[in-house]
Amino acid sequence: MRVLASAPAKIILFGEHSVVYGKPAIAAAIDLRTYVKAEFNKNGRIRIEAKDIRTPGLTVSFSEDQIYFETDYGKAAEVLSYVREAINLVMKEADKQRGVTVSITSQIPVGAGLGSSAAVAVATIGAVSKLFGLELTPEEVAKLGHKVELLVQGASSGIDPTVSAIGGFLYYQKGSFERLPVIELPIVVGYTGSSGSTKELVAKVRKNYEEMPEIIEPILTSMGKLVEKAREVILAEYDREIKFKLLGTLMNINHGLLDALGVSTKSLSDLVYASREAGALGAKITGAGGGGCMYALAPRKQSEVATAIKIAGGMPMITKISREGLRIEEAEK
Ligand SMILES: Nc1ncnc2c1ncn2[C@@H]1O[C@H](COP(=O)(O)OP(=O)(O)O)[C@@H](O)[C@H]1O
Ligand SMILES: C[C@@](O)(CCOP(=O)(O)O)CC(=O)O
Ligand SMILES: [Mg+2]
Repeated sequence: MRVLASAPAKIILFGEHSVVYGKPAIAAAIDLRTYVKAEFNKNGRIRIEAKDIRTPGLTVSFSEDQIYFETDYGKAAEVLSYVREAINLVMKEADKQRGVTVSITSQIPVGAGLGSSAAVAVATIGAVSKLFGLELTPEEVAKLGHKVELLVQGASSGIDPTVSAIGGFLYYQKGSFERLPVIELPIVVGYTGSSGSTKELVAKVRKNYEEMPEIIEPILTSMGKLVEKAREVILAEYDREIKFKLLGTLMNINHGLLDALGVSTKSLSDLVYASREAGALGAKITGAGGGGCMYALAPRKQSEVATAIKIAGGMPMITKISREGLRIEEAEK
C-alpha cells in the first residue's frame, strides 16, 4: 500500500512567541504545501528521503537503535528529527512496528517562519497513520503534530500543527481553537532568504523571560491583548477599509513588541519598513523570526509592496489562505 498526503504552510498574523506562554494567537494556512509519500518496505527499516530540504538528496535510514546515513551531511539526524518523531509516534499509536519508506517534497522554505516543521510533521502523520489503517481526525493529527514539535523543540504552543492539520483561519489558545471567517486578506509575504531555528529563538525568548520576567511579562501580556483586539476587529461588522486600517496598526505594534523580544533582524526590519513606505497599512515578522519571513497588509498596493520588498533585498510572495489543512491525495492498495 502507498499513501500520499500533503499539509499546508501558515502565517501567524498575530501573537507568535507570546502564544508559547499561553496567550492567544491568530494564524492562517496558506497555499504552499509539503507532500509526504509513505509505503511499507521489506527490509524492516525506517527510510526517509528528503529530496528538497537544503541538504540536497538527503537520505537516512534507521532501525531501532541505529541510523544509517546515505550522505555525508553531518546534521542529517537533527534535520530529519521532526519526520522521525512523527513516524515513531504513529507507530506507537498503531502499536505496530514495520519497515516504512517516507519520501518528502516541499514547496515551503525551511526555517522561514512559515511552519515547514509543522507541515512536514502533519503530512507525515497523515500519510503514515493512513498506511497503518488508523483513521485519525484532523484534531488528533494536530495533537500528535504538537507532540512532535514538543519532542524536537522542547517547547511549542501547538498553533502551527493545528493550523496545518485543520486549515483556514484560526484563533488559537492553549490547544483549543476557534475558526474565524476566511476573509480575503491582501497580503504580501517577504522572505529575507535567511533562516532562523524556532527551537533556538524560543529558547532565546525563554532566557530573557527567566532573567527579566518583570520586563518581558508585560510585553507578552500586551501581545495577548492585541490579539484579542485583532479578533474583535476581524469579527466586527466594520467595512473592509476600517478593518484593514485597524489590523495594520495592530500589526505594527506587534512587530515592535517582537523586536523588543529580540527576534527581529536588520533584514526583516528592512523589509517591514520598505513595505510600510510603499503603502502597506501594517507589516510584521511572521513566525519565530531571526531571519525568515515578514508579511505586509497592503490593500490595492500589493504589487508596489512586492516591488519594495524586492528592492530591499527580499523575495516577495503573494499567497492566499488555504481552507484545506491535511489532505490525503492518494491511497493505493
Ligand atoms: N521538507 C522537509 N523535509 C524534512 N524536514 C523538514 C522539511 N521542512 C522542514 N523540516 C524540518 O523543520 C525544521 C525547520 O523548522 P523550524 O525551525 O520550526 O522553522 P519553520 O517551521 O519556520 O520552517 C528543519 O530544520 C527540518 O528539521
Ligand atoms: C515562535 C512560535 O510562536 C511560532 C514558530 O513558527 P515557525 O516554526 O517559525 O514557523 C513558536 C510556537 O508557537 O510554538
Ligand atoms: Mg516551525
